[in-house]
Amino acid sequence: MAQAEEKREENHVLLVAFSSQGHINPMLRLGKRLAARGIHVSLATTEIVRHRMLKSSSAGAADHVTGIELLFFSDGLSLDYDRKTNLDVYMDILGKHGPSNLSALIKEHYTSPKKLLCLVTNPFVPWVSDVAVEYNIPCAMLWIQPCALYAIYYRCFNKLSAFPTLTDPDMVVELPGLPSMEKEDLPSFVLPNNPFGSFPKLFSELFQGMEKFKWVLGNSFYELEKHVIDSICELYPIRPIGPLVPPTLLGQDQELEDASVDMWKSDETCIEWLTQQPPSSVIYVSFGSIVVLPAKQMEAIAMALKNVKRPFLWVVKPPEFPTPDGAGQLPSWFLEETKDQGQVVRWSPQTRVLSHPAVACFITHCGWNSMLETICSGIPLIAYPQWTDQPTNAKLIVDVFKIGVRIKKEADGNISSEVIEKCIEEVMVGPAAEQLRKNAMALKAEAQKAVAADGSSDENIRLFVEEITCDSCKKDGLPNVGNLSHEGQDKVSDKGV
Ligand SMILES: O=c1ccn([C@@H]2O[C@H](COP(=O)(O)OP(=O)(O)O)[C@@H](O)[C@H]2O)c(=O)[nH]1
Ligand SMILES: O=C(/C=C/c1ccccc1)O[C@@H]1O[C@H](CO)[C@@H](O)[C@H](O)[C@H]1O
Repeated sequence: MAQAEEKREENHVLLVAFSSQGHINPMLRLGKRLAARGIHVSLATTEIVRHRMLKSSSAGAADHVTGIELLFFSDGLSLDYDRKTNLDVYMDILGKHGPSNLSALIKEHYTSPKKLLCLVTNPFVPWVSDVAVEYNIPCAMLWIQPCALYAIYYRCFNKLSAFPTLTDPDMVVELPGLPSMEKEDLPSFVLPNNPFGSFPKLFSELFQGMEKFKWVLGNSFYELEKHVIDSICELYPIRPIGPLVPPTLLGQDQELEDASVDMWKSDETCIEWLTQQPPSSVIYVSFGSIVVLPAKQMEAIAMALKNVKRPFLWVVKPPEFPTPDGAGQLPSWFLEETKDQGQVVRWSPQTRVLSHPAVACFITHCGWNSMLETICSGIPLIAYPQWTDQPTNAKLIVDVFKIGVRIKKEADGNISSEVIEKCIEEVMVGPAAEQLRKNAMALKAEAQKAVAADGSSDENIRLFVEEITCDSCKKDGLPNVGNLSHEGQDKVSDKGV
């Protein structure tokens, strides 16, 4: 036991993630890249994750993911509490109980916590940096959305730029390194009508106290977001180290195992079905793990899929708790009327679906993990964003990455099936569609280059490992330098911001 503990503390990094699959998996993949450079890695998250992992698989334990040890602490709520519907209460209780429960976990598992090289946290659990201070351990943040979102929030919550207000809700926002943004392009948490008070509070504290983080790493790559990454480098730099997606999507060794957790059991039969479809023919539709679409919007999508008469694969994840009037459910006529045209599953093996040659395009809510997986698969997107970062991600897809189109809402906030049908034709037929596919393939190649040996992301990981393991850096404290793998940020390291 004493020997195991000694090993755990030697060259060890502890990752701490919020409980959602889209937050844990990029952290685990970062862990895998650190482990490949000789670092011992554990990941701590809340008990609800262990519960979901055990429910989704036949395995009797949830203690390791490809060499990364998993540790769990309580968020202060019972396992059957509906966290999604009571978001503000959840974030509040997590913020109150998380720090002491994580601190107790560290005490229990590490005899000398001070020896930990670093704690790495993500944005929804920013209080991890206070636990790091308690134990005198350096702290890094893995930013799990586009670097654009990091720059927007940094400027908004430090009041460096003007954003919409109740008196001027329609103002256009102009920020360095980004296109002009209207209110429908901005993250929902910065808008005056955002109903979730916990997030502006959390982000204000986070972005006004960034000095607690010695490093900010980003799940993105320099070549994808260079203008906005350069634009923030003199304020508080972010070092892109992604895309943190399965190795198979990055053209890496097919034998390399992915580091990820599955909170829902995926239906593998859709892969057999895809294999029977013509190349580049299938419309893949999914809105991720959290979004539940109102019945009217489900109806519009169903009608559009039926009318375009193309094969489709639609993920309809049953809501975990009861929803109002048919939200998240298929219209009653749909399965019968499209039975020879497509498949509906409750949860798909998404990364295998996106890289399948039969898939032509993806109608998506624009969660950042889904977007990165699509970029790495080289296919175009149809954006239907809902909340948080998704509207801005949609703006990036259309106006910056130029790999897709966006479903425009009607004045009453609904969508029409005709508009969806038009979007499908736009990404599948004609010269504009061909250009989108070309752009998507070019970004896929850039993503592979970034993570390959000596690529921009690989170099940033190397630098991070060098800095967390370097004794004199630990003692003297590190300057917060940006991405040193390209010229734009060299001046930052000279100044030692
Ligand atoms: O049927 C599905 C739908 C989604 N995902 C995975 O769930 C994650 C969703 O993360 P994202 O950030 O896109 O959205 P969120 O679900 O967090 O809103 C991605 O890694 C997807 O590959 C999946 O495996 N199967
Ligand atoms: O994964 C989430 C979690 C949101 C959540 C769930 C329950 C209670 C509070 C919050 O959000 C997704 O994260 C992705 C990465 O940050 C992001 O790109 C997606 O848009 C979010 O849906």
